[in-house]
Amino acid sequence: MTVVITPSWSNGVQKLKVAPQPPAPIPRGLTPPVLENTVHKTRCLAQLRSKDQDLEKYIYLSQLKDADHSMFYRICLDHMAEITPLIYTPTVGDACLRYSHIYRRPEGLFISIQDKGKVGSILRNWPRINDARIAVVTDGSRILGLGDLGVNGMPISIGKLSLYVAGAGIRPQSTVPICIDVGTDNQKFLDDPLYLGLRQRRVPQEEMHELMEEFLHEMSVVFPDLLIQFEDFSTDKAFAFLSAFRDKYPLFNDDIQGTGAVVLSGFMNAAKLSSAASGRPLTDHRILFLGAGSAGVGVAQQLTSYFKLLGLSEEEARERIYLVDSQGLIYDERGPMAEHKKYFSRKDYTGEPMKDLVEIVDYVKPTAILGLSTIKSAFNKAVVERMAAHNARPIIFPLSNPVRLSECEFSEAVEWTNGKVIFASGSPFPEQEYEGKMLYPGQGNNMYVFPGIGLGSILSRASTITDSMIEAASLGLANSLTPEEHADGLIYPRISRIRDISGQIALSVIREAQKQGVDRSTDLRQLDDDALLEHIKARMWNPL
Ligand SMILES: NC(=O)C1=CN([C@@H]2O[C@H](COP(=O)(O)OP(=O)(O)OC[C@H]3O[C@@H](n4cnc5c(N)ncnc54)[C@H](OP(=O)(O)O)[C@@H]3O)[C@@H](O)[C@H]2O)C=CC1
Ligand SMILES: CC(=O)C(=O)O
Ligand SMILES: [Mg+2]
Repeated sequence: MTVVITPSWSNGVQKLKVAPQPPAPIPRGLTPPVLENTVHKTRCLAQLRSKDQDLEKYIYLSQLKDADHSMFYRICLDHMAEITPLIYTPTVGDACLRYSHIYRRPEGLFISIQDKGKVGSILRNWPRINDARIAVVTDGSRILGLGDLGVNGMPISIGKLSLYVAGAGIRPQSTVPICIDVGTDNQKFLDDPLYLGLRQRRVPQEEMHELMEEFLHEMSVVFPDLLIQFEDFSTDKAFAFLSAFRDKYPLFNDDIQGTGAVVLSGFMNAAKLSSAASGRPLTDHRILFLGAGSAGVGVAQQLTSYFKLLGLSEEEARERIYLVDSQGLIYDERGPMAEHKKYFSRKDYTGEPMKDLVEIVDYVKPTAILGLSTIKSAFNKAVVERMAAHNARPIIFPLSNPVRLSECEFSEAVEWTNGKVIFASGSPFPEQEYEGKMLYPGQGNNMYVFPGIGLGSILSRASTITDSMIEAASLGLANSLTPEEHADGLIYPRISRIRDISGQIALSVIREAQKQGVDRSTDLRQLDDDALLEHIKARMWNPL
């Protein structure tokens, strides 16, 4: 057993007692006579699987992580495909919605607007300051596609960090989940007597910005070796904070950049399959996005690299991408629009607003349709059938999370395209048998890349996270498929290989950081690729 933290409370002040690492052996007599690790793993798995509800399984796993984090991560690593949906999307979405009701114990750091002016002193309460290497920070303003969940967004930071540990071997004690509480506009939560956050509406943007400036400055003072991942900030803040702070501190936005990287990678592999079936040149793809928020625009920006890597100009790349938001196709003549939509706004369409997705598909004739809209079933039978009519193998990526907000299900896409679809979704779907052949859905989720981006950035001690480091992560992922995975028609590697994949991505990220001169562990420059990969793997934490 590895009990790391025991919270205790006195006068409303939380005190954390930190147990030594590695944990002292438990004195004889305080555990049953026979508690053997392998058998205990079987016991834990049986307890987990005996629960009917995924949220119950989530709660069980949270408690296991608290009581015996080594066993928790052993189970994660050995059963990645089974456990990931329980500690991450889709179940983490339910855990967030229910957080104030299922809450058992404190985990992570809570910074509130009431701490403005004294954020540094709050950060110094963290019990493992010297170990801290990676923080996932949310303000709960757009959790998955579930909207403003306020402080109930904390499980998303916790879940992402569990994947950093499981997926890339970041030490558990080096992770810092953070939730910034500046209120919530979710009336249901404000009315909920059990709600754990500040009972007030969100503060104005300027006040939030001032808090973020103080928070990030103090973070850099208290945690000088820390990388920050911004997570699930609503789109306006996601873009504003990334551009305001990315040159000052080592940070990246997972929804804009991580999602961009993972989708670029899957798209590169999908486009090859699609072009092989149609005979269409790789440069001839046209990509239609439903959703133009932080994720949609972030992915669209990253996908311009697909075309540029094939030798097209920036303008030629941009021409091949179309965005649709809640008002329909985005084009200049439609009128004023949010800043982040302008780059992809069409200049070549001047007619009446085009809102119907089938009509838009017939107008654009995309080879790929990507959903980041939070609109369940937006890719309905008519839309998918039109995609199949225009393409020998249509690329259909319903990327919204959690699973109940997916733009379409894998089984539907298979049926409506007669098994021709090349598919990736944000949350997992089961494989399908079609005409005697097994078809596998991809999971186009940033979970494939952020652990490796984090590991590479931490090991190289990158002072900033550049666009080319993100692109390198994407190419590292795209090139990580085995011949068997290619033969099975996959566009992403199997998640059970996440440690290998993260190692490869970390290597690509470190090399790019070195090229850009933003690495501070310059000794790694002397290692050749084999030696660097060995160095990366040797640094990965492993459960017992
Ligand atoms: N697979 C992955 O790894 C990831 C998936 N996501 C998912 O992406 C989704 C979107 O996230 P994010 O971009 O931050 O959210 P936003 O809410 O900022 O963006 C949603 C976008 O969808 C548009 N939209 C809403 N309703 C409709 C409609 N009826 N028809 C067409 N478009 C519509 C909105 O239009 P308007 O601008 O007009 O309001 C907006 O552009 C979430 O479900 C999230 O879970 C996010 C990150 C990673
Ligand atoms: C996966 C993720 O980051 C999201 O849905 O927001
Ligand atoms: Mg996210």
